Amino acid sequence: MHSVHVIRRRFFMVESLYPPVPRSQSDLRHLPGERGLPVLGQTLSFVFRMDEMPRRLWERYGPVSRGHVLFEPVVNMLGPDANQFVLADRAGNFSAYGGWEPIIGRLFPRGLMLRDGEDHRAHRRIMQTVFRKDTLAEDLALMQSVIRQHVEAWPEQLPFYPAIKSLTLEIAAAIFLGLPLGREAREINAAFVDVVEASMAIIKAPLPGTLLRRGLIGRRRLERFFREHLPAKRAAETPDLFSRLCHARSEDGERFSDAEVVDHLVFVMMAAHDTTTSALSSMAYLLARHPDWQGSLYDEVSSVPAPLAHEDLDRLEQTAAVLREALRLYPPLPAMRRRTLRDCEFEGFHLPADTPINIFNHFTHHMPEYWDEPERFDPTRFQRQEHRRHPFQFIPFGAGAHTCIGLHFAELQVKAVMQALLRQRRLVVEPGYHMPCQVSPISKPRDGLPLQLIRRG
Ligand code: HEM
Repeated sequence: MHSVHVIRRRFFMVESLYPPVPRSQSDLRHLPGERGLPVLGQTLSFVFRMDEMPRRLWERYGPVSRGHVLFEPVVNMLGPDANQFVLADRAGNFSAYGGWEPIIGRLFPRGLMLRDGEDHRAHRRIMQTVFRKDTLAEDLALMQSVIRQHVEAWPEQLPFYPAIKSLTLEIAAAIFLGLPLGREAREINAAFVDVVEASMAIIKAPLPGTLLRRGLIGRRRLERFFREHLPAKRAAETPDLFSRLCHARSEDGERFSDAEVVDHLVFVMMAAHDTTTSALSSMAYLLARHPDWQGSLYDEVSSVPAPLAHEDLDRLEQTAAVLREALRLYPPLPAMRRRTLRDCEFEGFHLPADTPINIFNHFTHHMPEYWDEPERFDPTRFQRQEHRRHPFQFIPFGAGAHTCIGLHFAELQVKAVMQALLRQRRLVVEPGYHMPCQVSPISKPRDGLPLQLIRRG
């Protein structure tokens, strides 16, 4: 007979399996590299110059170098071979939990990305039920009614980023929570902003006035919101993720606890709307800068009936190519983290157990070694299969066991927004405008992206 505790551990792998990650004591002196500034190490470049820092390391030290980021010794691993070694992880050398926990563990505890092994697979299986193709087809109609209301109400001039962020948050709420956000929308949006910004907080103590403190207050606001709706979701089954998490049962009949449901929702809602907001903003910017491409996409989205039907999605090929090029140039998640579970070796470099590892997809997406004129906007490179020179040179959605669970949902949403937007409006930026980009933790325009959305006659 299993005790309840053992059953819960087998299926849900409760918290006790996740002790706090100790600060790494790895000795990395045998690796090339630099510690950086006293105390801070490379933290400032990691937080503020993720677009430049990896290139400098690559030129000075090659694909593997030691460093010191956010008060820990780390190994920075660069290039597609390193991406493959770490993300495909055929030998089971790496922990996602150990990598992400020191950065976002207090803000997104027990989110899917912070789980490993069988525990991760079990939770992922349950979540995947809402990302099946037939479920996504049902989502499309609901999504488009939310999109229509927002796009029609937008003025002809606006900061695009906040407008698209409140749209994607509302879509995520309608689909994953089965709830309208109503009057609470602004507050919930602000709470998510604070939680995400806090993930790159340099001061890791929640002192008054710090980013981390604001983030933790935001997290508590989100928890309160989800907990208020829990009883109703437990009482009735609906097709959304919130309800599915409330009613999912293990083989042994165990359910997720309230805390587990809330932890998953906070993470998925952030992962779903912040990343898609980033992708849609960079895409809108690139289309405004390249009216020829905007014209081609206008023709394409006008050639399929609106509202968009699931079977027409694959016809939007040029829209998909522009999305890919936007994700290449401005990957919403510019870097990923892991931690070595055991000693291992990459290209002759010894990586000791318990070492935090950074890999940089932003860097790989801009490598002239793999891309022709990498800084140039050219969606045709995907038609020429340029992204296939190495299987791990283009990884906006990650790869391996933690590959983004929402990648099809993201594409669906981008196509639906682009169809509604481009059919009604022409996107224009001031002559000579270049979007100032904050690369990490999630790529976004620093100035909110001022756009003109001129109504088509
Ligand atoms: C353009 C949009 C998106 C991008 C670029 C993106 C990017 C990523 C990346 C790079 C990872 C892997 C992180 C790692 O391996 O450490 C990831 C994981 C994840 N994403 Fe996304 N994402 C997007 C949209 C979404 C959406 C729409 C959802 C939800 C509906 C979502 C939910 C998740 C979840 C739950 C994980 C963790 C998966 C796991 O650990 O098994 N993402 N995403």
